[in-house]
Amino acid sequence: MASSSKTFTREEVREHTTDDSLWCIIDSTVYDLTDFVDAHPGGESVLRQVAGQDATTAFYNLHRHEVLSKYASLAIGSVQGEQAQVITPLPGDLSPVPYAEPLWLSSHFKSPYYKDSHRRLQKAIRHFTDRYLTPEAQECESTGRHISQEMIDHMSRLGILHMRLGPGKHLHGVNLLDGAVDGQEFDYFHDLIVSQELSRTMTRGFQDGNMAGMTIGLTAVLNFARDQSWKKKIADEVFSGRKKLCLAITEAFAGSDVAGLRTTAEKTADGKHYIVNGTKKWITNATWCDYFVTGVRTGKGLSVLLIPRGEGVETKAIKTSYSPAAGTGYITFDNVKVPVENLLGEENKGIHVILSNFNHERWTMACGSVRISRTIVEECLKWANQRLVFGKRLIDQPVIRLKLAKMISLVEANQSWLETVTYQMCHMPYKQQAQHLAGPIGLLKMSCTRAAHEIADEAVQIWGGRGLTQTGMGKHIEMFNRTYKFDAILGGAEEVLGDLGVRQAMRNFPKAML
Ligand code: HEM
Repeated sequence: MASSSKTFTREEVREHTTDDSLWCIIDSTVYDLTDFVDAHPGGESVLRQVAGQDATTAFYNLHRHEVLSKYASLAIGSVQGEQAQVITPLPGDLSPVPYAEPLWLSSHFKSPYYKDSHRRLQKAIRHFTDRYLTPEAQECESTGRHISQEMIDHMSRLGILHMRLGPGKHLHGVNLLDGAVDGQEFDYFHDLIVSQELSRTMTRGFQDGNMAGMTIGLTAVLNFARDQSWKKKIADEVFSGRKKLCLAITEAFAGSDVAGLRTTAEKTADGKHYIVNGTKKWITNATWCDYFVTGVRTGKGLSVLLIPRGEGVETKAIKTSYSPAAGTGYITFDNVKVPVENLLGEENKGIHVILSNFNHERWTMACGSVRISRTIVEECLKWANQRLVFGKRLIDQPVIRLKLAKMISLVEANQSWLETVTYQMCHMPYKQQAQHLAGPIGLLKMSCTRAAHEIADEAVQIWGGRGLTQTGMGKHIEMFNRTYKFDAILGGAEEVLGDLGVRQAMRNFPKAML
C-alpha cells in the first residue's frame, strides 16, 4: 500500500504519538494519521491508542482491506527491511483463497468443459467487471441510481449486451471483448462465464438493473418476431443501448401461475391494432424501459406483444428489499393502441413464447446465485481466518469449520451440477432443451437457491452484527442475506420449479415396479 518509497525504522515510528504527529504501521506500511484523526469514522480515541505502534491486527479486525486503497494518500512510506504481506488484488486477478474460484479456475484442478476461448473470455470479462462495472455497481446499489448510459454504451461496444442473450446468430460478426471469443464459437459455457463474472459485483439490485430486462425479454423478439426487418430494427436499437427493453409477464393476479394473467388485448374492428388494458407488477427495469415484451390475454389464449412506451403506458417504482437500481416497477396499460405487427409468435399461442424463454432465464439465475454464494464463502473464509475472538481466530473453533464445510459443499455441488446441465445445453438443439431440460433446470435453480438460504443463514451467524450492517466489513454478507430470496422467487418460485422437475420426470415414467 505504500505510495512513497521512503523507509522508516520502527523506532522512528514510535516517536510519533501526539496529535501534532500521529503515525502507525499497518502491514509494514507507515501511515501519518495526524490530519485524519478528526475524520476517522471509527473515532479519534482508537487511533490515539495505537499511535506509534503496529496496528495491523487491530486494523484487520475492524476494516476491509480496500479501506487502505481508498486512503492510500495517508501512507508515507514503509518499515525498513519489511515487505507488505497482505495481497492487494488487481483488476482481473483470480483469488488465491481456497474455494473462492470454481475448480476450473483453480490451479491443480482440471476440467473437461473449458477451452482456451473460455479462459480468454473469463480473463477479459473479469477485468472489465473489476475495473469498470463494480465501482459503478457499488455506487448505484447504495444510492439507487440506475445504470449510466455510458456503462450501457461501453458494454454495447464490447458485445457484452449481445452475449447476455446466450449463443445464437445475434453474435455472429459482433466484436466480443476485443476478440476474446468468436461469435460463432460462443456456447453456453461462455454464457455461464459471462453470467457468473458479472454477478461478482456483489450488488443484487444493480445486477438486475444491469439490463436483466433485456436478457430475459429480447430473446422473445429474436426468436418470435414475424418480420425480419422489424426484428432487426428492434434488436439494433436494444443492442446499441439506444432503447431499453424489459419482460412484462407477472401481475398482482398471477405470478408463477402464468395462465392466470388478466391483461387483455382486443383487436380493433379494422384488425390493425390491439387495444391493451391491464397491469403488470414486479417488472425488472420497468421504470426506465422503452419497450415492454408483454403477456396478454387474447380471446382464446395468451399472446405476447411488444408494447412501446407511449400514450396510456405508465410506470411507477415499487420499493423492494433490494436496490431501486433494479428499476422494479408497476405498469398500467390503459387503452394502449399496439400495431398487430408487434405480435410475437402466434396469436393465442403466447404461452409457448413465454415458456420457451424460461429455461435460459432460470439457468442464468442459477449461474448468478451459485457465484454470489461462492463469494460469500470466500468472505467467510477470510473473516474466520482473521477475526480474533475469545483469544483465538474464528477458524480455530470447530463449530465455525463445520459451518464452512457445509457452505463449501453446497457451492461445489451446485457448480458441478450447473456445469453438467450446461454441457447438455451445448449438445441439444433449443427444442430438445425445452423437452428434456426444463425439469432439470427447474431443480437446479431450486437447489441453488435452497443452498443460498442455508449459506446466508450460516454466514450471518459467522459474522454476527457485521453481517447485518450495510457498510463496513460484512457488507456483502448483509447484501446477500437481504437479497438471496430474489433468486428463490423471480423466474419461478422454488416450490413451483421443484414440482415442475418432478412432474417432468414422471411424464414418461416407465412401467417400473418395486
Ligand atoms: C490507515 C488507517 C485507518 C483508516 C484509513 C481507517 C478508516 C476507517 C473507515 C473508512 C471506517 C468506516 C468503516 C469501514 O468502511 O470499514 C473505519 C471504522 C473504524 N475504525 Fe478505522 N481506519 C484506520 C485505522 C484504524 C485503527 C488502527 C483502528 C483501531 C485501532 C481503527 C478503528 C476503527 C473502528 C473501531 C471503526 C468502527 C468499526 C465498525 O463500525 O465496525 N481504525 N475506519
